[in-house]
Parts: sequence; C-alpha cells; structure tokens
Amino acid sequence: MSKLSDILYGVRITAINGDTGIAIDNVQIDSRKVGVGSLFIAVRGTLSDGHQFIQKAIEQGAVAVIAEEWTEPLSDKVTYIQVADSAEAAGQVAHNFYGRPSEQLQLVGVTGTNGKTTIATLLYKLFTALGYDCGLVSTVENVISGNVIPSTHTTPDAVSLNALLRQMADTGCKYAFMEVSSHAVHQNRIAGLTFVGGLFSNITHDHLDYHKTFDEYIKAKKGFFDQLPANAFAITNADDKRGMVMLQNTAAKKMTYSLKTVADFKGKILENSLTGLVMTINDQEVHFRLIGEFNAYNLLAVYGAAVSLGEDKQQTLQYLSNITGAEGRFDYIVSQNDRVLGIVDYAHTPDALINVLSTIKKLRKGHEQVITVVGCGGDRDRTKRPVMGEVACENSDKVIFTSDNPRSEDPLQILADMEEGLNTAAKRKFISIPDRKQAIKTAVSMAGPEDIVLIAGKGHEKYQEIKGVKHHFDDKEVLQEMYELLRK
Ligand SMILES: CC(=O)N[C@H]1[C@@H](OP(=O)(O)OP(=O)(O)OC[C@H]2O[C@@H](n3ccc(=O)[nH]c3=O)[C@H](O)[C@@H]2O)O[C@H](CO)[C@@H](O)[C@@H]1O[C@H](C)C(=O)N[C@@H](C)C(=O)N[C@H](CCC(=O)O)C(=O)O
Ligand SMILES: Nc1ncnc2c1ncn2[C@@H]1O[C@H](COP(=O)(O)OP(=O)(O)OP(=O)(O)O)[C@@H](O)[C@H]1O
Ligand SMILES: N[C@H](CCC[C@H](N)C(=O)O)C(=O)O
Ligand SMILES: [Mg+2]
Repeated sequence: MSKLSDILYGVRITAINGDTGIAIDNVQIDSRKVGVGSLFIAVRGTLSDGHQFIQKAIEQGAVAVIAEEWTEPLSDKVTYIQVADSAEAAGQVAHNFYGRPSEQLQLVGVTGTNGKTTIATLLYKLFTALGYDCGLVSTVENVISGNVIPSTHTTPDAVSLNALLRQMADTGCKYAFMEVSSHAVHQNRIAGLTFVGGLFSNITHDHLDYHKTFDEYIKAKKGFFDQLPANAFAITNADDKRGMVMLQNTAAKKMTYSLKTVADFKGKILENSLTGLVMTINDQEVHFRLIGEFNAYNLLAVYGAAVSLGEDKQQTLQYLSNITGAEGRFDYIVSQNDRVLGIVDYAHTPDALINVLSTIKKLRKGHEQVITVVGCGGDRDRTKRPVMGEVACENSDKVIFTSDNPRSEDPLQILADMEEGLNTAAKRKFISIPDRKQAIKTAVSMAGPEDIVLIAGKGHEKYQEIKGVKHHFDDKEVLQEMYELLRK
C-alpha cells in the first residue's frame, strides 16, 4: 500500500482534482483487473482506448484515476490526476509503487531485431555461473534466481515488469538482464527504469505492421539508448549499418563490438562447425558451444557487457565457453539412426532466416540437402511474408510453407502471401502444407541420409495459435515423434 502523492514522482502532471493523500492498494492499466483501492491509469492502445473504461474502473472500486482527459462528470469520491502522457505516467507510477526496483538492481537492457533473447539469456547464464543471483526478462521465460515464471511478452507491460523487478530485488538478485522490444520502447513500458547498460544487436525488417516505416522502427529502438544515463554503458554492433546511429544521442559511455572492423570488443572466427565456434576475442582464442556467425556477434555483445560490468576478462571467457544458448535457438536433434539432422530455430524474420540458412550451408560436409519448414505469423507484419518465402527457397533445396500462429487470419491467405515472392525457379522448390505437423512429417520423410531439416519460426513456443485459441504444439516434440514414426 502507498500514499498516492508518494507514487507520483517523475510524472508530468497537468492538473489534480481531489485528495492525493489517499492510500493506493494496487496500480492497474487494465480496468478488468481493478478492485477496491486501485489506481487506474487510462492508456491509449492499438485496439481500444483505456479512457473509455474510466467509469467502469470507478464502478469496480478505483479510488484514483490517471488519464490524459476525461469526459464523464467527476466523482467527488475519486482523485483525478491529469497527465501529459499516460503510458509514460504508467511506467513512472509503477516504478514508484514497487519501490523503484531498478535502482536496487544492476539492470541491463538488450534491444535489436534478432538476438535479444540469446544475448539476455547468455548474460543470465554467465552471471549465474559467476556466482551472482540474477533475474531474466525474456521472450522464452522470466527467471528469478532459477525460478521460472512464464512469459507472455518479450517485454511485459509496465505494471507486470515492475512487479517482476521488485521480486528480483526482494530475492537478493544483484543483476537483471532484460529484452527491450521496440513495442516496449514505443509504448513506454520501460519509462522510469534506471539501466546500468544497454546493448544493441542489429536492426532488420520486422514489425512494420506496428511501426509502419523502417525509420519509425529505428527511432523506437534508438529511443532506448536516448534514455540511458551518463554513468551507463551503451554497446553497439559496429558491423550493423544502423549500429552507430543507435548511439548517436545517448549520454551513456559508447562502446562497439565487431567481426569486421576496429572495435572495443573485436572478434575473429577461426572455426565454425556443428560442435561450436572457435574464435578470438581481443586476441584470446576460445572455443564456444554456440553455432554460427550470428552467435559470434551475440557472444561479443555478452563479453562486452561482462567486461563493462567489471568482470575479469579471462574468467568471463572461461565461463562463457561452457554456456549453451537459449531454448529453440539453433536447437538440433539427430534422429536415432543418425539419418536426419533436425534443427529447430526461432528465425521469424528474413534476416534471421538468411543467417540460420547460411550457417547451415557452411556446416554441410558434402552435398546434403537442406529442407526448410517455415511459416509467417498472422496479425503480424505482412510485408515480410513474400521476403521470407523467397529467402527460404533461395537458400534451401526444398521448402515446405506451413502455418505459424495464424491467429485471426486465414492460414491459406498467409501461405498465398508467402508464395507471392517466388520466381519460377523458386516455385519448383516448394509445397504448401497448412497443417504444421503434416509439414514436419513430410519434411522428415523427404530427407535422405544426413540431410538437414530446418524447422523455423516457433523455436521454444509450445503452442499454435488459431482463432484466439492456443493449441499445444512443440516443434521439437513433433520432430522426435516423426523420427519415431518413420523409423517403424
Ligand atoms: C500491439 C501491442 O503491443 N499490444 C499491446 C497493448 O495492447 P493494445 O494497445 O492493443 O491495448 P488495447 O486493447 O487497445 O487497450 C488499451 C488499454 O486499455 C486497457 N483496457 C482494455 C480493455 C478493457 O476492457 N479495459 C481496459 O482497461 C488495456 O489494458 C490497455 O491498457 O498493450 C497490452 C497491455 O500492455 C499488451 O498486452 C498488448 O500486447 C499484445 C497482446 C501483443 O500481442 N503484443 C505484441 C505485438 C508485442 O508486444 N510484442 C513485443 C515484441 C515481440 C518480439 O518481437 O519479441 C513484446 O514485447 O512482446
Ligand atoms: N545476432 C543475431 N543476428 C541475426 N540473427 C540472429 C542473431 N541471434 C539470433 N539470430 C536468429 O534470430 C532468431 C531469434 O533469436 P532471438 O530469439 O535471440 O532474437 P530476439 O531478438 O529475442 O527475437 P524476438 O524479437 O522474437 O524476441 C534465432 O533463432 C536465430 O535464427
Ligand atoms: N514474439 C514475436 C515473434 C513471434 C514469432 C512467430 N512464431 C509468430 O508467431 O509470428 C511476436 O509476437 O511477434
Ligand atoms: Mg526475444
């Protein structure tokens, strides 16, 4: 419980109507969760506007409301706070309400189109191995010193996020590593948080359904670095075209990592195989268990963060060399008779698909075929569909287009959108099988000795979302099942 006036610190207030000395039991941005004693913050969304639910929140017991405006007559039992930006206010108020947890943790944020989960998870594993209690906020899972809390978003809403950080601080975590999605920056889910560091992986095509233009998408990601304080570090990928732009307006200490140019954290790949990477980092030769050039970048980012957080360079590399990646990221399973190599990967953007397929090509020993199973999410960026279709066909021998969370859309229409990007040669390589299980079965049965089957897009996900219902589905489980079935 907090006094309302105590949790308004940092909020850009334009007017106050009522008593700010009242007690607040909890903070809510969703009227459906409001109860007696709640503070309701009305936030404008993409589907509806929280301002429409102010009356409902009051009927359910809200004692205070934060909003940008209100049209209903004011109730004298409720305190109204008018603010310039209620999403930003939600971040500030949630942070205050939960006792400013980010200031009791060393909070590091990771942003970029691909690699956030991998980098944040590697940091969590590394710092845990180094002996610290740590927290992780990620697409796959949220973790507090080993205890897993299921994750619904890459970056949760401001209230859930601050509640999570509070738990981390209370259980004695020293560090918290979190993914910062572009949606989170744009929706101010991270407002009010104090970060000790920020990392940038890369920026390529994704989420244009939401941000509309690539420039707006860049602006959202850059917004994270613009918010960092002067005593924080900001580490960017110097090999990414937009890497330096990301840091141009940050107050934080700027640092770079690279495989191609001069950088604070410079890597060179010596060997890249299915057993891992051998590379030099600032002239130290190390073997890592992660596979592929894109993971060399992720490892450099992690190394840079660890050194910036004051860890010993030798010890960091020693521990990092033993660590495996995040679930569903280049997860490979060989069939019992060593016949097929199946790889489950979360590549759901054109760039990630190119990276994973070019990594596979480099790992081939001879003329093994690459058979790719891939789909595109419904109610998500439609413009990436033909590009992903084309990328899959250009870089594989055979391709099966299938469903990947069609959500409210017609699965056949999504497949048709993917087919639109294909030239005549590519058209000869693909078939469409909307049922993902059948698609995986077909791919495994098509595979000859030592062929490689890539199942892309869902990675760690344990569901297939169709018309608002999440049905259990697990690519790795289905792959194993098909290996068994086809062995008989
Ligand atoms: C597009 C998007 O980001 N949507 C998020 C957004 O919802 P919205 O803008 O649609 O909200 P809305 O339904 O319009 O409602 C506006 C406000 O009114 C409130 N409301 C609504 C209904 C009601 O009866 N009462 C009420 O008070 C809502 O709680 C909200 O505060 O705010 C909600 C609350 O914070 C989020 O749950 C929701 O995530 C949806 C489910 C989602 O799918 N988001 C994805 C796209 C997302 O955020 N992805 C990123 C990146 C993924 C990645 O690449 O890794 C992520 O960080 O997860
Ligand atoms: N540094 C990287 N550069 C390019 N591609 C990468 C990189 N790291 C991982 N990938 C590819 O992108 C996929 C997603 O990786 P990861 O889950 O780490 O990214 P993410 O940024 O967390 O994605 P999301 O936005 O969905 O949360 C991986 O399965 C792999 O195919
Ligand atoms: N977390 C991201 C990626 C989901 C990947 C893919 N499986 C899909 O459903 O599009 C999102 O919600 O946009
Ligand atoms: Mg992620």
